[in-house]
Amino acid sequence: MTKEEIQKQIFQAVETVKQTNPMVGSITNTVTINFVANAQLAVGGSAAMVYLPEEGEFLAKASGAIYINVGTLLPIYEQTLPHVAKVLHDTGKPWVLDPVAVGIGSMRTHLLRQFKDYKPHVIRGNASEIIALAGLWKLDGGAAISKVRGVDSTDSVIAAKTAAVSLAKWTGGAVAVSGKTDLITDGTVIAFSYGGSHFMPKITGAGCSLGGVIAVYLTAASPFIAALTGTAVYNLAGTRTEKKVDGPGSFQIKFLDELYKASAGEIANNPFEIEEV
Ligand SMILES: Nc1ncnc2c1ncn2[C@@H]1O[C@H](COP(=O)(O)OP(=O)(O)O)[C@@H](O)[C@H]1O
Ligand SMILES: Cc1ncsc1CCOP(=O)(O)O
Ligand SMILES: [Mg+2]
Repeated sequence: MTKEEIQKQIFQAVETVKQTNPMVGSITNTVTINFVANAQLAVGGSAAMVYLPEEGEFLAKASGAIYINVGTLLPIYEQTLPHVAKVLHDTGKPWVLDPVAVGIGSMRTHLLRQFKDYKPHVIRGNASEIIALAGLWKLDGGAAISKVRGVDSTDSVIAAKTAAVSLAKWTGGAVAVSGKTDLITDGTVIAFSYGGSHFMPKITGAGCSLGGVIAVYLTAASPFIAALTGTAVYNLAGTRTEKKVDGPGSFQIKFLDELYKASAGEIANNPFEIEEV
């Protein structure tokens, strides 16, 4: 695919979402659940959050795509997450996995290990999470010992390149590694997406909401295009917001405004580079 073809598909994904208001269900952490829903609404999606197995199954069937984020686990998730992931896999419904804080606790490890066979269409995380998940799934580029610091990364995005490529090859989908420069791959090509703001790691939920927004675009595009489109709108909105605020509090609010205002043409033109794997 040429750069122009990719830009055309990004444009189309953004336009389709703005016109169709696709419903996307989420099972996500209690810290940032409200910000995830607001970001999904700002780009043109419709948000619905649940905790229970039966409700997750309902949303998996009724939504265009699903977002699963393991940030704050509750006992019920031991039933909900494998059940919903199986429904998604069996029905071929696209979904995004955010392996937040992989490495903390046996339940998180057990659940994330199970997801290997359910092959999420997009895996989104910071560099340390991507390296740790590849390690958990025993794929190239993974590390046996997680360097995730709570929910934060201690690795550079480029250090996660091999892990991202091997995860994408395993799932047949795409992987988005976030950081100062974001890396998105489908296992055959790698895109580097530029922009964002130094305030983004200073607010909670930038990564989680990016995952939720990628799920919105996944209703209208391939995993690679959806991951690149979500990342591009985040980088564009982040850059624009930084110019208008003087701290993380106002950044969080104004960032939603910039997500809302970004047009399909502006998102497709946000700077990115492509290289072959
Ligand atoms: N130093 C930075 N400069 C610019 N943008 C950043 C920076 N760090 C993270 N971002 C952006 O913040 C968003 C969330 O990424 P990140 O903070 O890595 O996720 P997480 O919250 O899961 O750790 C992404 O859109 C990413 O591009
Ligand atoms: C702080 C925190 N603790 C558990 S989940 C969570 C939110 C993490 O959000 P993000 O990865 O988007 O910064
Ligand atoms: Mg995160």
